[in-house]
Amino acid sequence: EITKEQRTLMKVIVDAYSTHQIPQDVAKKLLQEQYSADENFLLLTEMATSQVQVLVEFTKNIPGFLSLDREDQIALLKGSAVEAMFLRSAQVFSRKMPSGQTEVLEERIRKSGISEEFIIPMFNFYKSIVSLHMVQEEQALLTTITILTPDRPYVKDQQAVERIQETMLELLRKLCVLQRPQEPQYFARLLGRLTELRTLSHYHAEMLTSWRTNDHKFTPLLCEIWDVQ
Ligand SMILES: O=C(O)c1ccc2nc(N3C[C@H]4CCC[C@@H](C3)[C@@H]4OCc3c(-c4c(Cl)cccc4Cl)noc3C3CC3)sc2c1
Repeated sequence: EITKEQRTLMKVIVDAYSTHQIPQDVAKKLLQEQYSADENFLLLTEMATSQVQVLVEFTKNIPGFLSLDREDQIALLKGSAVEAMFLRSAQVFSRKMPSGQTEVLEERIRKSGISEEFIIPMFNFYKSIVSLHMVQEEQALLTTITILTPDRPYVKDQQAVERIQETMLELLRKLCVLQRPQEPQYFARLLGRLTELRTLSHYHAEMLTSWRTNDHKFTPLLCEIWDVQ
C-alpha cells in the first residue's frame, strides 16, 4: 500500500515535473523558424539549453538532492542530463501535439546533421517510450531515478545517492503494481528503458563530436554540462 509520506513525496515530484517546462515561446519556435540543417541545429541548441535549465530547476526540487555533497550534485546532473532530456522529450512524442509540433520536432532532429546510425536508435527509443503509455507520475519518477543514478563519473558518496534512489524505486514499484495489476512485468519494463538510455548516452557523446568536427557551436551551458569545447 502507498504510505502517507510516499504520497507526499509523489506529489512534490509530480508538481515539480509539471511546473518546470520549456517556455511555450521557445517550444513554439519549432513551428516558426526556417528549415535548413543549420537553422535546425541552432533551434535544437536553443531548446536543449532551455531544457537543461528546466532540468536543473526540477532536480533541485527532488527531496534530498540538495542535501547531497555539492560536487556530487553537479556530477549527477552532468551524468544524467542527456538521459533525462531523452525521457523528457519522449513525452513530446507521446502526446501527439495538436499543432503538429511532434512531426516538426522529429523532422528537425532528422535534419540537423546527426548521422543515420544515431537517428535509428534514437527514434526506436522514442517509439518504445511512447508505446509504454506512461502516466505523469511514472514519467516524473523515472526521470528522478535516472538523475539519482549512483555510479555516474566522479560521484564520491554513491551510498548517499543510492539511499534516495532506492526510495524512488520503491515508490515507482508500488505505483506500477497499483496502476497495472494485470501487467506484473511493467515495472521491470520501465527500468529496462533506463538501460537503453545509457546506450543512447554513449551515442550522444559521438553525436557531439561529429557536430563539433563540422564546426557547430554550442551554448556555454551545453559546453559546461557536456564538457565540450
Ligand atoms: O513541452 C513542449 O511543448 C516541448 C516541445 C518541444 C521540445 N523539444 C525539446 N527538445 C528538443 C531537442 C531534442 C530533445 C532534447 C532537447 C529539447 C533538444 O535537444 C537537442 C540536442 C540533443 C538531443 C537530441 Cl537531438 C535528442 C535527444 C536528446 C538530446 Cl540532448 N543533443 O544535442 C542537442 C542540441 C543540438 C545541440 S523539449 C520540448 C518540449
